Amino acid sequence: MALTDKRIGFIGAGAMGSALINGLLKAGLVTPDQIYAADIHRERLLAWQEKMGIHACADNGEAAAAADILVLAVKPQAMEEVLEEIRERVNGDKLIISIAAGITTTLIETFLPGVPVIRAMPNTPCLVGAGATAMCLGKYATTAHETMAAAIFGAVGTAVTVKENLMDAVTGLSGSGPAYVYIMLEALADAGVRVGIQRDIAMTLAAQTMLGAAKMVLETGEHPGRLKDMVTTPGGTTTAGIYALEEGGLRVTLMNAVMAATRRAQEMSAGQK
Ligand SMILES: NC(=O)C1=CN([C@@H]2O[C@H](COP(=O)(O)OP(=O)(O)OC[C@H]3O[C@@H](n4cnc5c(N)ncnc54)[C@H](O)[C@@H]3O)[C@@H](O)[C@H]2O)C=CC1
Ligand SMILES: O=C(O)[C@@H]1CCC=N1
Repeated sequence: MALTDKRIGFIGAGAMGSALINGLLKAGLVTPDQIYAADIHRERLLAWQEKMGIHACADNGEAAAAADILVLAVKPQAMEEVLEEIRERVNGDKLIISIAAGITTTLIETFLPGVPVIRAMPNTPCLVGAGATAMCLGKYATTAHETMAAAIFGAVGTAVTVKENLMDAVTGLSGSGPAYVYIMLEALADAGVRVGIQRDIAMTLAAQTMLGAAKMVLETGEHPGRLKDMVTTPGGTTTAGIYALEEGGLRVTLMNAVMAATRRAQEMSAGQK
């Protein structure tokens, strides 16, 4: 979907806000002059304006007033203050997209009555066009709004729509997920070094192996268990490695990580800071 006539505002241009801005520009979905960003970290914002040609807004209200689509990308703890600041500048003609973990559409609608809201959970690989985003619709969001949000997140990766009661779960899985993968990657590279491979080569091989394995699942549609069996020669090396992984409880450790992050998102949704 073309967003050529839309102005996209960002409140918060930190790790995730800037990953989205950069990803959208790289994808060519919008041009820099369509982006209106506000951030209390003024110096960094001005440096962005200089480097990329986006509009650096003087405050959040200016970004809210300028934007047709306003992405809220501040920490959950700052959200109520930001909503209070922008409430007079937002009406039902705008689309609000919040990416904050644990902030419900109902909370946003309480501050912005009657305004279309989409709650999304992207992840940092949006920066390189390989993000995974799940989103849900607030009470006043229509399928036209969903199409706009899907165009934004689809331009920087894969986007799916889920029911809001699954948003904390997707936060625990794909929102936080890149961090789990980086830890696995770092460990694999360390292991490569441990068995005598130069670090840069070990990192390249480990990262490409992860990318390739993930692509195999996405592109062949095969069950990962079957793809694992294809790697595993009877009495060979892989089965020795897998035995060690199972002894170390890798599967249950990963499941515990997703469950712990989901519980934390649930606590945040329930208002615990
Ligand atoms: N980092 C990640 O992987 C993901 C983060 N998120 C969500 O994105 C949101 C932002 O997270 P990060 O980018 O990681 O945090 P961050 O701390 O890197 O960025 C937040 C930005 O908001 C700015 N800011 C703080 N208070 C502000 C205010 N009152 N008005 C305007 N700007 C303000 C900060 O200066 C900072 O640049 C959070 O709600 C988080 O739950 C969602 C998906 C993934
Ligand atoms: O750690 C966090 O709370 C955010 C939400 C998902 C990824 N980062």
